[in-house]
Amino acid sequence: MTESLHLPAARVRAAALALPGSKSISNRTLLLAALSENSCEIRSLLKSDDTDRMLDALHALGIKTETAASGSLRVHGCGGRFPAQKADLFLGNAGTAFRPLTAALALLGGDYRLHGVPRMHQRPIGDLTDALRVAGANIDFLGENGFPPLHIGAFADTGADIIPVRGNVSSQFLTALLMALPLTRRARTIEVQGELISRPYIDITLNLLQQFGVMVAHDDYRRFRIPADARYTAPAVINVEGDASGASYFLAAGLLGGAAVRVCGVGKQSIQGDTAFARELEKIGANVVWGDDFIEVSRDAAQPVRPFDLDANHIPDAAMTLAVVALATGGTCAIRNIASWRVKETDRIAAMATELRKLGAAVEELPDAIIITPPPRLNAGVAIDTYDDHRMAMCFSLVSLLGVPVVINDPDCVAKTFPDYFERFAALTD
Ligand SMILES: O=C(O)C1=C[C@@H](OP(=O)(O)O)[C@@H](O)[C@H](O)C1
Ligand SMILES: C=C(OP(=O)(O)O)C(=O)O
Repeated sequence: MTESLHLPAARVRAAALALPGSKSISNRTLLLAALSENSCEIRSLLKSDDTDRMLDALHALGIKTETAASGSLRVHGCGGRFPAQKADLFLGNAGTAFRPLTAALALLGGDYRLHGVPRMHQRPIGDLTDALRVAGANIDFLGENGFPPLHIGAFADTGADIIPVRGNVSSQFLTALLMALPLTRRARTIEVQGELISRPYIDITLNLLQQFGVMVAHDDYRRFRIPADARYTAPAVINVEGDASGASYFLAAGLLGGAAVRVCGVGKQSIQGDTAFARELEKIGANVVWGDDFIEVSRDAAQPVRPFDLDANHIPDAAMTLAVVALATGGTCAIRNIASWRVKETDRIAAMATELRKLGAAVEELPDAIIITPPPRLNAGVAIDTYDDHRMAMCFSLVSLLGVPVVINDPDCVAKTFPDYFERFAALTD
């Protein structure tokens, strides 16, 4: 275990890098492939803690997989019925494993215990379990009401046609219902109550459902119609796009570091909302080139990085990168409509404010926003705490491109979604 990583002040050398697979697409694909009637070859799957938790869970549920010499993974689907009726599943801090597996297992029924790391037990899930109970799920909280760990028992279909779900805490609850309700084989309507946050993640879900043969129509993201007798049929081969959230650190390096950076594996055809991060960089001074399978960012030396005031609800993960980019703008920057930051790997608004202040920034913390004014000169050699949050570690690495060295404590936390992040970052700089 590395306790801390010292990053010297550095500049970027022009570079192209191949991104690891998208976490969001990898974990959705793994679950849908496991639930399919047939088998499927998954290429460019992310290998990280979050995907390992999903894979371990699927194996414990009786799903068989094989790794091919090419590195791709073949998943043998179970036709919508997991072989194991009883299992104890440790899901780490992977929201994209915990929420969809809770929904799928609750609607299939069995005897399952789902738990995670202590932080996962502080991340809410009550809006999802409320919705699942309307359909007939039997779920008991084993700790605090509305939070993991939980126990899932037999499913007793209530026949409810309408399943209401709140969408203002996490879009993953709606994603989980969209992936799991087809397993009950009935036509149903999911009705989103109130605001729906992080909406582009729903587009990823709908896209993958379609690739696995289930078409879900919706009325402007309010009502989603699950067809009767839906069955998942996997494509023979599915290719996972590069991770657009992981790309944000390198694209920001292209803006800040003095040379063009190209990320390969995502481009203008991407289904990931976090590619919109590149458009935000463009608004504040970046030159962006969009290819079918790459995005490249650079900045003219004479072009300053402009301050911004952004509603970042559509890019909650990549917006953390903008909080560090704010230090290069010389003006006050606001990132708004990000209340969900408070219930992720850590309270990201509080953590971000604390660490930016260590660097000398003036930071105002609001319940759902962060306002950042950079200092005239950044404090050098500051040790950044990362709160077991991969994104805290990755975005603060960018401070080393702003003319000062920085120390990243517990850099290994990047294993959640990007295990070799710091090797890749080092390869990019002089
Ligand atoms: O569905 C997904 O793959 C995700 C949805 C987002 O969560 P919220 O919907 O909780 O904002 C995002 O932050 C997370 O990293 C991945
Ligand atoms: C919020 C995140 O993860 P999770 O999928 O666990 O919600 C994230 O990766 O930034």
